[in-house]
Amino acid sequence: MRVKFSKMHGLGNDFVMLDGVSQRIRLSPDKVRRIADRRLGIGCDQVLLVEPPRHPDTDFCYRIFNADGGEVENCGNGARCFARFVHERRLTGKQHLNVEIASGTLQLNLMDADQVEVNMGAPLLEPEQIPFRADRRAESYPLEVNGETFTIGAVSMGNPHAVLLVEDIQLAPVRELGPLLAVHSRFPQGVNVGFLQIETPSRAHLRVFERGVGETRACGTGACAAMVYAHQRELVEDKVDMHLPGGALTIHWSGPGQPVTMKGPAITVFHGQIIL
Ligand SMILES: N[C@H](CCC[C@H](N)C(=O)O)C(=O)O
Repeated sequence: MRVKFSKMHGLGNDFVMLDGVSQRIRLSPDKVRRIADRRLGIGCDQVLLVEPPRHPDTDFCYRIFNADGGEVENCGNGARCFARFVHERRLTGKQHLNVEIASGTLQLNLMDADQVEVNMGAPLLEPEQIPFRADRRAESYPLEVNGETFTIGAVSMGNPHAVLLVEDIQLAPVRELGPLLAVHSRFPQGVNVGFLQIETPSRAHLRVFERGVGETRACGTGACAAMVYAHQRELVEDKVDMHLPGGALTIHWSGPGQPVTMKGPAITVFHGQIIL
């Protein structure tokens, strides 16, 4: 079966976008892995699927699959590309979109040029919501890895995130610690691992070892989760420029119960067809 796709990225976090509105698409973990394979397929961090809305008050359904084939709850960089994609494919003419994801809904606002703003909803901080095994909710948690204890934040943006503060982002132990933490037993559904350096209360640097992928050039939900953790520790203001290896996102959050908003680019690289 030939399926049309668009190859897109948000700050180098790259995606294969599939239009499941105009085409009938059935994905399996094996098909996702093949699409994402950078030698046998197209190659991407995530495969993103646009589907018709399931509820009258939403415009589309947005499904996210990591390169390892697993379906997950949210993808921030992908949400910005989603907004651009549905416009380019003329699936909608609306500037403001209400999109259903596994963990709720996102509000997407297609702005000028290549900028898209996303209301990512309120972060979830109770351990059982993340999910994270802890006796009670805390600002940060001790976590033992191979006999060494680290201090982490634990935040859900619909998907789980662990955040560690580092002095120098260039020296962050992403490759050594990322894979160990991503499958830590206290995160029963796995976790995305962010390494965060605060430069000033409005400027920070972040690298993310993503669940189901590995280190990516950017992680939208990771940027939101890191900002929430730093804000709770009163290390940053309500607006932060979060610098990732692929570029910067602007994140706003004013405190518990409030939504996190994220603004950044969404780029289309090429269109094609794949045989599924
Ligand atoms: N790896 C993530 C999904 C993609 C998140 C990231 N690409 C973003 O932009 O938010 C997870 O397993 O929860």
